[in-house]
Amino acid sequence: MIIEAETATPRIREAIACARRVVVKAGSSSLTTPQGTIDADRIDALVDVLAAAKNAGRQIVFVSSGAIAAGMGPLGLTRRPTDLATQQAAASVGQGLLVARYTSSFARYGMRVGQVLLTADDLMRRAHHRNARRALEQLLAMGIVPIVNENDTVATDEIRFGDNDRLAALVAHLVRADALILLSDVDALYTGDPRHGDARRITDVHGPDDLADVKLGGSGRVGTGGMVTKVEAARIAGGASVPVVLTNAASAAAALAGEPVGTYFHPTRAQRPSTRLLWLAHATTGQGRLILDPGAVDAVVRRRKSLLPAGVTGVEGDFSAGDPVDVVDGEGRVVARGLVNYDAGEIPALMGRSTRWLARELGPEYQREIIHRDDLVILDRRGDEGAR
Ligand SMILES: Nc1ncnc2c1ncn2[C@@H]1O[C@H](COP(=O)(O)OP(=O)(O)O)[C@@H](O)[C@H]1O
Ligand SMILES: N[C@@H](CCC(=O)OP(=O)(O)O)C(=O)O
Repeated sequence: MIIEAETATPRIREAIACARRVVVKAGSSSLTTPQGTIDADRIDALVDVLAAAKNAGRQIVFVSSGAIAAGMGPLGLTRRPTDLATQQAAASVGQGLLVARYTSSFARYGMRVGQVLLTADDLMRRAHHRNARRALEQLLAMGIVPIVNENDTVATDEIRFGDNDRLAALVAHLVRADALILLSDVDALYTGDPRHGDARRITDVHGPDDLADVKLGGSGRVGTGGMVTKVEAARIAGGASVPVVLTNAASAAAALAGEPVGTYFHPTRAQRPSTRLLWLAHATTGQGRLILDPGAVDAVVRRRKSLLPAGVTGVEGDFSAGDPVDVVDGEGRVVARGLVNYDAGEIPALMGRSTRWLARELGPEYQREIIHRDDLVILDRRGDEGAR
């Protein structure tokens, strides 16, 4: 980690300056007023920057939060709703207003926008994310600026991103972006929440260990997730070899030019991981848990074997075949996540049995593994996808 020093010589960030395809994400606080209306001036200022980047030959995917915040004023709400139904209603009203505003703001430059609303499910299921990628690629090929948000009006509490930071990181991976710019109301990551006392700007982050002593606080009045979800997003993107800059909207042009503003999260991996495993690790939540004996943990985690019924000692949750489930050790630590081949109700009868015994007693269809190795992602202590 590098903390701002007055003597340091600032250098242009080549990877950002040369990035051709860039995902830019702006938080609610950068786009709306505290009264719960759209901040037209700030939107125009940001669109000025994005349009200039596009005119310079770059492709921009814009992930815009603010639907819920922009719906507050029109619905007479004085604070961000906390219940799902009112959030859905506010998002429904606010999203339409936001996109109308982007449409007219980009029209000043003769540019068109296309609304793309994604659910976590769209990013979780393989066929769906291929579909989302195709739509985004086609919009970019046609010179249209995709305006992406979570589809809050149909999102449920169980399966929802809630913040757009992780969504933006997954979209960056989805479209194979060269860079991700996260714009917030704070100009950088600091050693602690700058609203509370003395904190210093962090200019560079090289990996999760750099952040061990950083205090990540909660969000502002209209945002969600605070710094925690931004750092998480940077970790996901970095693990997918996408460099990230975190700064405020006023510094968007400088950030896109590669100037040393905000905080630069260096990619932690040179190559992109398989899309399937990245999604399994970061875009899914386990719908249940399988508890393993120590031999099975070793086979799955160290020897990268499929999970067989013989090593399973317990099952929790109500899931169906094909769902993502967490794989935990005897102490309850999540060591992997995978797509399970059986319904939860079938597993107790299989636990502890050899596949040969199961095939003989129950039929050949019971010879299959509980989770095939190709459908398993190993998670390390920090919840990172392990190297495979
Ligand atoms: N270590 C930190 N460094 C910078 N900002 C922090 C830190 N911890 C907490 N914050 C707070 O996080 C807020 C940004 O999060 P959030 O309100 O969710 O933004 P957005 O709406 O842009 O997504 C900032 O206003 C800042 O006060
Ligand atoms: N999808 C939601 C995003 C929620 C939110 O507040 O996100 P953010 O401001 O990025 O922390 C919306 O448009 O209101």
